[in-house]
Amino acid sequence: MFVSASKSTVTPMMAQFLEIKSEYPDALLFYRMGDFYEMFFDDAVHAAEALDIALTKRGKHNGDDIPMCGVPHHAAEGYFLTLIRKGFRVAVCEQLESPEEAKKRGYKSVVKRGVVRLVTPGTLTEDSLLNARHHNYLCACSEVRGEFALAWADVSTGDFLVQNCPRIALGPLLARLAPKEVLITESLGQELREVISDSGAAITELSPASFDSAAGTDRLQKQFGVKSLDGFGQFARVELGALGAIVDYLAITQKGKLPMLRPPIKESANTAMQIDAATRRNLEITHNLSGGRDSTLLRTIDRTVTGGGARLLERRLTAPSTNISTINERLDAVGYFTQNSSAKDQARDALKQTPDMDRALSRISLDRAGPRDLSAIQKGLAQGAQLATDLHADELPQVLITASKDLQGHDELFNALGDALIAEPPLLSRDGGFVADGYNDELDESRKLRDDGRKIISAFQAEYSTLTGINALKIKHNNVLGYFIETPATHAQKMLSEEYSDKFIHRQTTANAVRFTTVELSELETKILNAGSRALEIEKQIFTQLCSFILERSDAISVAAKALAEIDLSSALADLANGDDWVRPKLSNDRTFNIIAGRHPVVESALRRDGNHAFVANDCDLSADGEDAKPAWLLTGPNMAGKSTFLRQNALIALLAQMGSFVPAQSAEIGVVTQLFSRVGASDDLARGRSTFMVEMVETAAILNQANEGALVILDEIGRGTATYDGLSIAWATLEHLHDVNKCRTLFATHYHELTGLTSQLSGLVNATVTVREWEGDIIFLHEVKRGAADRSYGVQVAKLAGLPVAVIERARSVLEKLEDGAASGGGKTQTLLDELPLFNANPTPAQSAPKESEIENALREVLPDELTPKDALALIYELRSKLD
Ligand SMILES: Nc1ncnc2c1ncn2[C@@H]1O[C@H](COP(=O)(O)OP(=O)(O)OP(=O)(O)O)[C@@H](O)[C@H]1O
Repeated sequence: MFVSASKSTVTPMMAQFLEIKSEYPDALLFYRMGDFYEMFFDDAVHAAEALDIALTKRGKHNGDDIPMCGVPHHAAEGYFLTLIRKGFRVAVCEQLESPEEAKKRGYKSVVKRGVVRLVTPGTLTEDSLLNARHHNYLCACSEVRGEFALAWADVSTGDFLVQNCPRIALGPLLARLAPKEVLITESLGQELREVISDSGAAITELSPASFDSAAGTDRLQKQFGVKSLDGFGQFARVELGALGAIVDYLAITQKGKLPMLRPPIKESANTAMQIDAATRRNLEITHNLSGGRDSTLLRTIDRTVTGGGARLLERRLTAPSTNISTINERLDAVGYFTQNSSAKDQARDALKQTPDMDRALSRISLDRAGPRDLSAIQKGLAQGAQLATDLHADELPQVLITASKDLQGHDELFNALGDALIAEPPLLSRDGGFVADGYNDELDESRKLRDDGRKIISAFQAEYSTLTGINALKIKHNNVLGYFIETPATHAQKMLSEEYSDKFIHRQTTANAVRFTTVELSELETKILNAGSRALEIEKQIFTQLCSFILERSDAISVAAKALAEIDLSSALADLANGDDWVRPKLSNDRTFNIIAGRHPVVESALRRDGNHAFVANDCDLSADGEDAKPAWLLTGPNMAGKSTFLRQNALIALLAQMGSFVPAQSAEIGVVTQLFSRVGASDDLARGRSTFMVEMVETAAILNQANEGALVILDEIGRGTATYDGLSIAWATLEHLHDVNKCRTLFATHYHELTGLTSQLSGLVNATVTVREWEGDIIFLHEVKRGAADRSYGVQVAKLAGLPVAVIERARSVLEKLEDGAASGGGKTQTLLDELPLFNANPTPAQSAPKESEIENALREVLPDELTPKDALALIYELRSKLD
């Protein structure tokens, strides 16, 4: 219930609050009052609940209590974070003058206030509000006559990109970026709400004017201080609209203080492997199925030691390249470090000490920096220069040559910062104390005066005493005169004589003393009094100068930060490859896919961590070119045998290879995969009101409609969400379509054993199975993938392992036997089965549940040990042994 400011009962302060609030109806207004931010009315009610703080009252409005709550301003950042996470936006309203200044304007004047910043999920820059290892993207989506573009920026690092993409590719792109906030017009918002919400982003609607391409061009030209954008590339109208909306929104939220953005980069849609949202979810690349980050591919392979390196890894892993030379250049860098372990360890040790220059730079550009940000730039550049000198090998790969070049030539900047700053500066510039001694004479003098004021006064006293020969001369201080020289009245005549009157200026005579001042004493006094604030002022000036000095060189600093990230990532991937025995993949432009002894990185590391059995490596050859090629594998095998693991490991190996990493295999030859699809017999999507089966079919449709010859498709138990025959038919038809029409490399796991017969009709299809061994009614998983079809599902045995009651297991066995008999004799009608199977018996007879004796046990039972000769015994052992084979 927000009320207008025009009511007569409104106090001047409340009138001011309501006026400002009316401009920010969608945000919680943090209204600064002294050391607190106060919230009123509905804002207070919502904030108190979200922050779990006390809700109180302050005065009345139109006869009603005004709800109020508040947070101390120094702790505000933590509260911002909680509110942002809970989906709020915050308008930060500061006092723009001091209460004294307000009073000068009139007794009743209210301190001037204004909103200095809107805190939104996509525009955060504070370290405490951001995760150093992940990007924080703000996106804008625009549309011009059916053409779409998505622009994205990370305000905390300055990255700024745009991609022109068809409507259908928006979802996958959003899934890749996982933005925190998406800007959109109201009308487009209606159409895209679902796909945006799927990415987990908050939606912010802006007016169409924000997306106007001509206005966007203007804004971009202003932002980058250029007369034409041609130098950055050729942008379509729809792209300019999206880029312009981001700049406009930043101006709105940062109140005109534009953050540093790098010139926009146009990304083409086909430079990265296309991976849609469902595939990302299913392969658990950056998030697991429950939305967390544990047990994901990213978490498992991340050995980077800097924030920049971790963000680069995330960028590469979410958008693996399709360009062989790019991939090979990256692999060369990883390869260099795998072969030069000491260079790798040295680089990683150095990188551990390197601060996050990207984020420091962004705060400097927004005037939100502290001395530590300046120091971060200094240390980052100095460390970088050292790292570049250490990487001096003659045969450095191109990526590292470029990185090392980008890290050199910053001496002027880091020396200047090094001279100016103390080694461990404080967080805030407010209290000073970060500029090094000896950097600025006036600052040194001010500090000396401030700190040594008393010493200097006593030196003056000694000097005057010697000069006048009056031992009793003292320098004292009171509030009326400030510092003054006092001699006993007995010396009045001498002090007032012509000899001294030029120097000692008479101020006061009392009953016992005469008081004087000198020009130098009053100057010193002013200096002492002002020294503290002067020292602060000089430090602030120096801070501002250093910030401008840095910003003038921001391009070079960003390039250096990227170089550090590149070295971090290459050496981290090399560390992983050396430690976990990964190999360099061979990439080609054909449709090869030949993995020898591949492993699933996440499952393998979990097995190792838990001290379980070793991971069983498996081959996979889906190579699609050539006459005998078998690009499609139909995988059957018992539950729990490792089908899903095998399917996913091959997708992950392709993904890792194309992001420029070594892979968990003995060897891997991969023809570039342009699209990756992975689906598992679906789970419910209740939030969207779709049934299990519906989700499964929507996702399968997406694959069949989109997959081309460059795709790698992984389908796990498609069709399981409906009645057996419907499911089987759909799986059947899907497999045929993939084989005949999509013609892509395919791994298809199923429990429908009927499908194994398809190999006689589909020349590119081969049967494969994950082996198990049956041992006395139990099942042993071997996890080996071999050519051939599984004979059965062993579902009942797996159910036994899961601890289903013995009675249920036995009953299931007898139903299964009848079903199988029925199927074999072409019958299997339910009614016949019902007739043949007596009703479920909760207490099966012991005979039913007792395990059958094996042939060996039977033979042993017949043996009478006392009557055996040694020769017979030996013969018996041979006989029993032969029964095992
Ligand atoms: N190659 C392997 N080496 C060692 N252990 C493995 C291997 N593959 C799978 N496993 C183990 O077996 C478990 C089950 O594997 P997975 O889920 O892939 O089986 P599945 O055949 O897909 O089962 P279901 O048909 O029931 O979905 C895994 O969690 C893992 O612990």
